[in-house]
Amino acid sequence: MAIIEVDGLTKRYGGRTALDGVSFSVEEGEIFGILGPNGAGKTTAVECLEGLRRPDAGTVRVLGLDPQADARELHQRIGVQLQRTGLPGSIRVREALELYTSFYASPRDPAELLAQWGLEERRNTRVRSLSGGQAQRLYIALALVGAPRVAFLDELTTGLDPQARRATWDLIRRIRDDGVTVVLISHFMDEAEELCDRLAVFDAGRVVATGSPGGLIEEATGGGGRMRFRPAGELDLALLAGVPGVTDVRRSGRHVVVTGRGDFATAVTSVLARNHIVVADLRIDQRTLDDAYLALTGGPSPRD
Ligand SMILES: Nc1ncnc2c1ncn2[C@@H]1O[C@H](COP(=O)(O)OP(=O)(O)OP(=O)(O)O)[C@@H](O)[C@H]1O
Repeated sequence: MAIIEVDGLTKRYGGRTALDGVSFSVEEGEIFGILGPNGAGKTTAVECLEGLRRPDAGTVRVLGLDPQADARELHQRIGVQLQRTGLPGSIRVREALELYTSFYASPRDPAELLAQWGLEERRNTRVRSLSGGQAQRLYIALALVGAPRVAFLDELTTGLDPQARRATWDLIRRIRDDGVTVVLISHFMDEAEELCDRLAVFDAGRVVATGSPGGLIEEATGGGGRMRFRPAGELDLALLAGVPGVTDVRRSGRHVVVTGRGDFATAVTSVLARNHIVVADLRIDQRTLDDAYLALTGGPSPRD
């Protein structure tokens, strides 16, 4: 069931068109990514969903509600992640959570959120003294205080080290597993590929593609990739040329390089195994969301 429906959404700032007839839908229970280069309209679109901006044209429904006409009801049912600068640095973790509970008719218990998000030991710490990862967990916890059915999370892992990023990904999956639909704005292709069930790629105020990461990779690049290995004994290249999905086979010194589409690598591996050909130095470079993004927007991914 679609929990968010956007149809023909258009938004102008003066003479500048920020969104030009954007349509997409988000299914209940998924992690939905909104991707695109700077200025593509991602924030504007999410602000229209949150009821913070009034569309010039088109319709938006979140949980069946009109974010403009039903703003009060909607705000009780969605969670919006605060930007880093949104809290005074002197407020303590527990106080911030308690303050947020006052915004909702049926809030969650702050003590339970502290425990769930590993912030119990930091309950009396001032926000300004939290580490990047702890602050991130607090911002997520604050977005969940109202027990929302949809959570909007923006640029979650910017500035976090690789370990904290991975920990944050696990937390986002936990939110989804608890039954909350997650809308995630991200600049990171690896993050979107890893986390999102589906995503929409924005470019210059339009949606240029929607689908699962795997589906978009397949659609935009043909999928597949390249595998390179060194056969231990004799290998007749004709054996691999006929494997489904393989588009090219060639030698490169002592190595063999196979290019293909879709799941060609699995097919090649099983042909090699069936013919008892042992390989060394095996390397497989699959196409990634980065490649799809490049093909869709005509530019490198934003953080390259
Ligand atoms: N308040 C505003 N007034 C005028 N123009 C705006 C305003 N907010 C955004 N814009 C313009 O609208 C376009 C879309 O901006 P938006 O912030 O939605 O893009 P974005 O994809 O979120 O970008 P970023 O990744 O940089 O956050 C941009 O050209 C931007 O300059």
